[in-house]
Amino acid sequence: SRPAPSQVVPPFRALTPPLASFAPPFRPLAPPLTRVSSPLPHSRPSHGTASLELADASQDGTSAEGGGRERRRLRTPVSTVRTSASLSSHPGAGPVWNLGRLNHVAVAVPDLEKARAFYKNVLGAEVGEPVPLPEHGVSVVFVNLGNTKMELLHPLGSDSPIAGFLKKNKAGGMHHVCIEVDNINVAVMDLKEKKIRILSEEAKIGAHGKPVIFLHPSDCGGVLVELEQA
Ligand SMILES: C[C@@H](C(=O)O)C(=O)SCCNC(=O)CCNC(=O)[C@H](O)C(C)(C)COP(=O)(O)OP(=O)(O)OC[C@H]1O[C@@H](n2cnc3c(N)ncnc32)[C@H](O)[C@@H]1OP(=O)(O)O
Repeated sequence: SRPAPSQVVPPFRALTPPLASFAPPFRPLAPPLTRVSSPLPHSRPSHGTASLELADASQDGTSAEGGGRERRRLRTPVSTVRTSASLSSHPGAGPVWNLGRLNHVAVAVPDLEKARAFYKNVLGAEVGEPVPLPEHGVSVVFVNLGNTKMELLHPLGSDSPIAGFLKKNKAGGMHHVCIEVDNINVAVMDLKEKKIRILSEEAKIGAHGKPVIFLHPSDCGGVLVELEQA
């Protein structure tokens, strides 16, 4: 007796590999949903701005790592899924940068030791030692939360940028959020073009030894935003 047709059909096997096999070899800092700038054209030399800005980024010694990552990323297969037709419909196409993880939430505190003791003894958190950062006009204590950190901030020196904040908020309060970016130089150029005020002439080395910039709270929905090179 012949088997029923359903029995002779071999088990279904997809002809095309799962989409994930086309994924680029690097691990992006965040899902592509957070893309904040138009994609680069597939053929970079024809796009003067992109080439120039990437060259700038790679020349900046403070973020050599970030510049390298950007160049690697541009060579990934991701760009092959964008047709030149779709790209040419983006007249403002420019270099790409991506937001990454929340690095920390910073809280300005009037008494650093008291705040440190609260997180350590009352909440049972893992807290670091106070670290003076004269370049930033603050002393900081990091509280490790596993998936992110809190940064306790206390003014240091006579012209601390958080002095005004603590004057208005005597008990202290949430001061800023710090989000990682994969290329801070490209982010700076892009945000300047978008008329977002950056609160320093150039990136400074932040609490983790990496370049950081701050964005004016009035341009960010009332939240002071720090971007840190991942
Ligand atoms: C070590 C490093 C790291 O983590 O790596 C750090 O954290 S350093 C952390 C400390 N460094 C920084 O914060 C650097 C960037 N910050 C700054 O440049 C400054 O703090 C400003 C954000 C420009 C604020 O300066 P200042 O208080 O003197 O100005 P201001 O009183 O005129 O404020 C201008 C407007 O911004 C608002 N404003 C001020 N500070 C704010 C804050 N933290 N969050 C949200 N809004 C804020 C004010 O209410 C005001 O709004 P209205 O106009 O509506 O009244």
